[in-house]
Amino acid sequence: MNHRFREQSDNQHTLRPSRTPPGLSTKIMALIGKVALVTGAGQGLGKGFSDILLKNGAKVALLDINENIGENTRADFGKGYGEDRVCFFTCDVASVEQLEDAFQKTIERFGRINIMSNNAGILNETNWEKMVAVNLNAVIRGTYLALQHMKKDTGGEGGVIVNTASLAGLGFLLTVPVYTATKHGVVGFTRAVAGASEESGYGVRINALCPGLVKTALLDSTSERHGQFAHLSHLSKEVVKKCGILEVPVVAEGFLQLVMDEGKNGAVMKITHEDAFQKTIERFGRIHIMSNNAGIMDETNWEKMVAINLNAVIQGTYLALQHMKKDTGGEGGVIVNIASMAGLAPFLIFPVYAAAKHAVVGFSRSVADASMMSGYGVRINTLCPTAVSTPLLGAVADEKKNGPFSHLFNLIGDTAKLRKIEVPAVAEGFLQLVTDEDKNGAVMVVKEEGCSYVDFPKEFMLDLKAHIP
Ligand SMILES: NC(=O)C1=CN([C@@H]2O[C@H](COP(=O)(O)OP(=O)(O)OC[C@H]3O[C@@H](n4cnc5c(N)ncnc54)[C@H](O)[C@@H]3O)[C@@H](O)[C@H]2O)C=CC1
Ligand SMILES: CCCCC/C=C\C=C\C(=O)C/C=C\C/C=C\CCCC(=O)O
Repeated sequence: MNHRFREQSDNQHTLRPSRTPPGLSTKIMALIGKVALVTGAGQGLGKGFSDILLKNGAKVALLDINENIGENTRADFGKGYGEDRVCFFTCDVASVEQLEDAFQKTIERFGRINIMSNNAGILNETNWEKMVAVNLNAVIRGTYLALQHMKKDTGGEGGVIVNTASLAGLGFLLTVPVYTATKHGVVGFTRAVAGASEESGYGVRINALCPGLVKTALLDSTSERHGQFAHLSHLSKEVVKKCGILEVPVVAEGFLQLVMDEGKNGAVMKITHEDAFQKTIERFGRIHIMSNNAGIMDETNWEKMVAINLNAVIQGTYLALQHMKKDTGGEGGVIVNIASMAGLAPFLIFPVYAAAKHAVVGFSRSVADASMMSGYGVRINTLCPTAVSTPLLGAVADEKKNGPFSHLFNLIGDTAKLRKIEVPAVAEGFLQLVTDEDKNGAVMVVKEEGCSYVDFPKEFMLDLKAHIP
């Protein structure tokens, strides 16, 4: 799946252009031992940002107005990363005293602050004054407090601030004009204060993150919080349909980039996954074939692996269907999802990899039948190769990517001993699944002996048609 991280470069509107040439990354910030403060960290994006910071060696102070979810998240992280690396403080970011107090407690606990994520945000067009207080005023206050603690001219160590804005900070959503205003405010403030920090020699970088819609609690029952333009919510739903919904780990990867890349100051990063489809259509006019092929093998970072190997395949399939299906003007087509032999058989050192690939097989077969019965004119097939000679296999011998069953690696001993096939053999199978118009819901295995179709036992079939009157 092509998730896109794009830096917004709009220098003609920048009053004080950054001295850092856009797109030029010079140094990477090491996170081991660094201290981060994340607001709205109990769930959703804040929890995802905290998780990726902890995974990369930082210590994190979690702030949230909701004591219950904040405490639960702290307990989870404490177990996973060590109790000494994480703490939680109840804090309403809209309260000056509570925010100042949380900074103080973080310093008392960890001795310093190097990374600040002003992330807490709400969606409430009815109580819009409160939304401005949380989404904009608290981001400004959090930035100024962080600058005070980090800036080098008064003895700080320097650092980085990432403000969570939104795609709605660059474009607009008709149902949520004040939310849109707060996020435009965050983008404008971040760009200006980043330039000011640089000119002042503070040694603090400040960036903004603009994700499209993300699967979090913020999107629950939005229509109740749309205020006076609730009657236009069908238009927002159109945007949602067109944009698709991002997963938290994908946005967290973009966040991490803004934290670590020392070349980024005043950067505004958009995260969307519609771009690749849109750009392909702009370039070629249409899409007939979609291959959901991107995948990783990392049992240690298994949430990310599930996000890429499964969730993104589902998202890619749904987006491709939207563009291809005949009932809404598409020309029909074919989707080939790349699973693995590990989607059909147990794979002992990589159980989560196997789970994601099994799920790809189940999803593709189900959606293939659904597409056929809906008259979409789109075939969906699955390709299950055995081990192929590509760099992905390096994970088998990489202890860091082996997860809790790395001790079983001795059973294989040496990846060189694995029987592998070559890429062109897999490509032949792929082409068959694309071109054979009779194949829909097919699952093809590619092994040393060649290509064959899986003949699933009839007793494992759900005869849905028998239940449809
Ligand atoms: N979910 C989405 O589609 C998108 C969200 N965003 C932004 O991402 C940020 C995080 O939102 P999500 O994780 O999606 O929402 P969420 O609702 O899942 O999490 C937000 C967290 O912030 C906490 N919070 C709310 N008010 C607070 C306050 N006054 N003080 C301290 N904590 C408070 C909540 O208790 C919650 O734990 C927000 O700024 C939001 O505007 C941006 C683009 C898309
Ligand atoms: C260029 C167009 C901008 C589109 C904005 C895209 C994403 C914004 C995401 C957010 O920040 C999330 C906030 C609000 C979503 C509001 C409404 C969604 C409507 C969902 C529904 O009513 O079902």
